[in-house]
Amino acid sequence: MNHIQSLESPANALLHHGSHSPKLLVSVRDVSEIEDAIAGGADWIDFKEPHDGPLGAVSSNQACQMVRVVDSRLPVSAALGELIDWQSAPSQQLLKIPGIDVVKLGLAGCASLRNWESTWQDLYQQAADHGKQMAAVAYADWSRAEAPSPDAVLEAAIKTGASYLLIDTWDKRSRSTLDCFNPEELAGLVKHVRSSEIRTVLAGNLRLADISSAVELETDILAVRGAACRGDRTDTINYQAVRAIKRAIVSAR
Ligand SMILES: O=C[C@H](O)COP(=O)(O)O
Repeated sequence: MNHIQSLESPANALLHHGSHSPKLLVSVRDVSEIEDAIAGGADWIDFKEPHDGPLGAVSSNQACQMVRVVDSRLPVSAALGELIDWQSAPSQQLLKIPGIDVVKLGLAGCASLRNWESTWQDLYQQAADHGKQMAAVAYADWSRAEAPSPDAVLEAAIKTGASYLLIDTWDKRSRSTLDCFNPEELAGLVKHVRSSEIRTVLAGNLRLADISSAVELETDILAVRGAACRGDRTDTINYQAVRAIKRAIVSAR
């Protein structure tokens, strides 16, 4: 276990209860969506602007308000965008906001960059300096995203000591993560992550009908945005949609 994982944090406390049922993370874009997500059964709140790509960041003003509304009831993570944009990204401000426990940054466009690993490690250090845990992001459609392969991201996550590995889709228009892998391949990846003492977060266009297959993979967290909305992922979070997903998780145990 790395030093960041060993810290007592709301995120760690949530996952230390010995249950095999994955926790439900719901991505919200502003304060107006938080109560619906929590009332529907979210175990974890994620800050993300769905209009700005798969890992679009909310503004720091929004994030401060959102942290106040969550008010330590649940662990909080925040999307910070993509590593290739990091040097000039306004989302750097989110690292300074107390109440955000975990941050995640995508690696789209990094496959051909020689130094992505060292830049990513610098970011990891910055996050750790601000008391945040880091989620490495493996894109299920990595070739389309021109991102490093999930195996390469996992290797970097192990070396760096990342606390979580999020498996997500870069292209939100079509395939789910479950469509991007063959089932054995995905199960093998999840097993490898788990054996590396990194927590797994499974996301990527997961629909209600995907939940029972997703639960079988025994990840720590299932993460959704689109399936928790009234319409598509840019629409608003809907309490009933969140509740249906939560029920599907519980009944799939
Ligand atoms: O962190 C996970 C994402 O918010 C999942 O978004 P999605 O369900 O729209 O693919």
